[in-house]
Amino acid sequence: MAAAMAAEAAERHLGLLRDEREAELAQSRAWQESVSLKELQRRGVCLLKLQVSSQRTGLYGRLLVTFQPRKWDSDTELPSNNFGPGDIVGLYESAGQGDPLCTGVVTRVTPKAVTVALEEPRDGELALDHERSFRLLKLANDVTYNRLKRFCSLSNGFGPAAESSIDSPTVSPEPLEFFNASLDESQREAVSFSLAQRELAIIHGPPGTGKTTTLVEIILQAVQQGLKVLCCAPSNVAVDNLVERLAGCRARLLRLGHPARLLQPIQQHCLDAVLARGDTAHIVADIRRDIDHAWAKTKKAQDKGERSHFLGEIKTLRKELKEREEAAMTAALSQASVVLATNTGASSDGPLKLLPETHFDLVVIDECAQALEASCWIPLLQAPKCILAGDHKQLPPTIISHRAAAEGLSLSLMERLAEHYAERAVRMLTVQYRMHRDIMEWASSELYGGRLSAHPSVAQHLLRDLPGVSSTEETTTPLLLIDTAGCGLFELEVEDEQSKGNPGEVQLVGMHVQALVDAGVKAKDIAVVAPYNLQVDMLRQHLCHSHPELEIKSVDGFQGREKEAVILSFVRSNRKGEVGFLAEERRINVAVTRARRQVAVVCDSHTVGSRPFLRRLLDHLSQHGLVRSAFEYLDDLVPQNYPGEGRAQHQQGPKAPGHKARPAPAGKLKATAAGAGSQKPGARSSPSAAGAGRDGSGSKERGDRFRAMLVAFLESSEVQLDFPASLNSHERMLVHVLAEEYGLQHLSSGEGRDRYISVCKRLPKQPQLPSEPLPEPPVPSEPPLPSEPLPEPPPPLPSEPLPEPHQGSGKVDLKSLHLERVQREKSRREEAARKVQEPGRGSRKKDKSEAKGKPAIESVAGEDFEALISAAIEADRTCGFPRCKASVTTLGQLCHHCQRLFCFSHHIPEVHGCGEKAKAHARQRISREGILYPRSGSKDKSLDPAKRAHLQRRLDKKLSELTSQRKGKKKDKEK
Ligand SMILES: Nc1ncnc2c1ncn2[C@@H]1O[C@H](COP(=O)(O)OP(=O)(O)OP(=O)(O)O)[C@@H](O)[C@H]1O
Ligand SMILES: [Zn+2]
Ligand SMILES: [Zn+2]
Repeated sequence: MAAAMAAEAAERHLGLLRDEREAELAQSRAWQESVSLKELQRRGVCLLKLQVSSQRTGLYGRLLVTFQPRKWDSDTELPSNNFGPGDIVGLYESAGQGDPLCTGVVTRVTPKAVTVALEEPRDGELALDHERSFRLLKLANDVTYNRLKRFCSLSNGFGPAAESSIDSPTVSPEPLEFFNASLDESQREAVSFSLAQRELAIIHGPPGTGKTTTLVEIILQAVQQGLKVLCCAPSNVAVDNLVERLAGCRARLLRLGHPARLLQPIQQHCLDAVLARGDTAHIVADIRRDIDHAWAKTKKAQDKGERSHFLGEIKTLRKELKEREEAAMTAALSQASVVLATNTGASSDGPLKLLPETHFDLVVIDECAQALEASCWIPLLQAPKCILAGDHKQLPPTIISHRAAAEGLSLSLMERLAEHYAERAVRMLTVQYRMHRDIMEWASSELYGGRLSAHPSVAQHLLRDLPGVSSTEETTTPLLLIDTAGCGLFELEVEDEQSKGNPGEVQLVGMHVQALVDAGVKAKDIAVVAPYNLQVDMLRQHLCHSHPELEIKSVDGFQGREKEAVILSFVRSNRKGEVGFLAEERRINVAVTRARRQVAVVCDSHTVGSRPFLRRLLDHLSQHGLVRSAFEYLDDLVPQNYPGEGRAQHQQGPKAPGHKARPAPAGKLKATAAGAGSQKPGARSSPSAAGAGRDGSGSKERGDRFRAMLVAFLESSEVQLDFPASLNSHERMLVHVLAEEYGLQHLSSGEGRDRYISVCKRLPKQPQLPSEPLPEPPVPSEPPLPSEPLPEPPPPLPSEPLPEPHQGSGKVDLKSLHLERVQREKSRREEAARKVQEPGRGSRKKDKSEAKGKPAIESVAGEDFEALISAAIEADRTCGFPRCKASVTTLGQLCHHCQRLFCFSHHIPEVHGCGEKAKAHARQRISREGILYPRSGSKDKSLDPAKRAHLQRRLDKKLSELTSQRKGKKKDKEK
């Protein structure tokens, strides 16, 4: 019965694996077909123009070939890439197409060279001479797939630790003597329990609770009991981590496979290193040398006969080599008390085939919650007892195929068993050694049943306690929320769920990083983490130069790590309240729990708070931490983007033409939180602010009070209202939000504790406006230009196509206001028309023919002209992105490539058409982390720079045509 079920499970898994495999293959095929080799190299999966720098014979008689960039003088480095030990690669001739010459496994990567163990180079056929040029391409990992597949079809008898014996430990738990005396109670319990269990124990280790510390103790105890332990984890990094932690102890270790880290303490335990120290090492080395000589001779061989003689010799030598090596390996394996490998590396078609089936007594799998279930079966089959460790409340294994994920391929063995057996097999570690209590509390109550506690050594630690860090508002709070709600810092509109970005949040993150660094926090102690790869790319682009040591990663890429300060950018900000990736609770858990002393969350509480789970996180942040509105940062942001202009430029264009011209430097109001009396900004004695509680209950009252103050101010003749510096952060945020609601300008001035908010009425900034407003011309339904006289064309515009972004906000007058309105009407119509006609450039021609019947040039030109003029004026104050109407007067971003101003949604070069230029600047942002962002290099569909330039030229031409035309008209009129 059980066996049948397991067989069924294996069958099902096999199907899912096939799906996953196909998705993976399709992905790499798609890359190869749609993407140029250069682009593949840029993405780190291809290395072009390599030459052989050396070759020798390695383990199993395999040919180890080292490649370096062609034309290397000893200093040429490889382009940044994602190649790592264990990767399967294809070797191609540079000129060649189609199938690879052969495949192989990467054994070593240095900045200057990559070494590959070539698989079965067809004897003699592969002439790897130094003159030829090659390329290497990462292939989907066939070996792993084939191993899993074979395993699945073999393992139909497998049931994880038969149920009956789960809760009947054989060994009565004797009091243990612990190697590590400082284990906490929950760790000791986990160790004793795991050793006592007969078949299965699960150690649930929430973030920072010393899961690895506990496993190390278990392994050492097991070794002391004389057990043979196989120790696995899904990734090379996780295996290396265990090797590193065990290396200091006395147990005999043996690391199989290709370690990801090339550190000495790890290398010395590798099979190769162990063999090199062994007795047969000399003999083996001799044989290898002989093989290499024979190879050299085959190359020089004169005729076929001589050649085949040497090839035969090589064959014999290889056979001998193999026998000697296997004998040495068997010895090394059986002498080791702990063998470590990745799950798939523990496959019985690898070195472990040399051991008898009953060799191991215990299998330990770390990071089990991140392993595919099927990959766990490989080591699990090798011993009668297993201990699984991990945290299924963090992210599960990455699955590319959605169907496979949906059908349970992403459900880990750990999660399944932990839920099934619960207390009968699971022990949870409950003391965490990482986070400040306030950071931990949220995760504990949301995901760990409120069972976590913070060890006293970390419970209260703050950034300001780090050496060299001064006490500021930023360094004394463990929790900070920078809320962009109401600030209009929306996410970029891209279809793709993988790549969402939010430029406004990029800026805010940058400012918070700067604040921390200014306070003395080292950049290397800060991580910036975002759930979306596009945002990660944008953050890197923005921050890498100024803070090279800052780590910027996706949430998924930061799992298992920690930093003193972590800044999270949640990205999502939209009217629909869509949160995408953020809905995965485990992702948010991982994100938040990376932080030791502070977690700062930059997000739009409006969008993000639409999910109860996220809402509760925001509530926790505001109840226990510091809350700021992004408005508090935004006024710092503007001057930086308006070279040569200061804060005086914050005004919007005139809204009401009837307004008095002068921004009278008249009365400044001082407000107190109580709304009465006048107080210096900077005074910290306002009783109401001091008394304001943290709870939300008072916030509505306060809101109402601020609202009343603002209304009174609006009705008064005052132009400025200062709020006292004594407002707390929440109150400051309220003021910002309310001021924005009332269309008032609001900015903070002063430093640190003396920072206060001033609110001003927005005034037309041009003192030279006509003092009598012109009667507003009615909005014509069919713009009558050019028959309707314009008193004067806006002087510099027509001759000068599009004004420089940051000159001339002074060119605005009433007429342009009118034109603007007309233009808005028109562009609405045009956009509607364009939507119908898109795609196709030919549509413009059609326009013209349709326009037939109207007084030819006049109407067309007129329409165009008005639109163009207005566009030119608008361009000054609205985003430079076609069709975007967002104002850039207060929140513009200057693109350094095209020198135009854009709104937050469009200032990214890739978005508005400067992608190529920006790319040239940003080669270095391709990560070396082995994570490939499948979409980071994708084409920007929205705008093609060439097309844009073309349109620009047309616009220029039209403008000058029309200018001369109008000049003519005007003269006619004047006659
Ligand atoms: N009993 C203990 N006493 C003091 N410090 C401890 C104890 N147990 C663990 N730590 C510390 O907590 C930190 C995390 O330990 P460890 O690496 O074992 O945790 P982990 O749970 O494996 O981490 P991760 O969350 O990355 O999986 C380490 O700095 C370790 O020194
Ligand atoms: Zn640009
Ligand atoms: Zn825009």
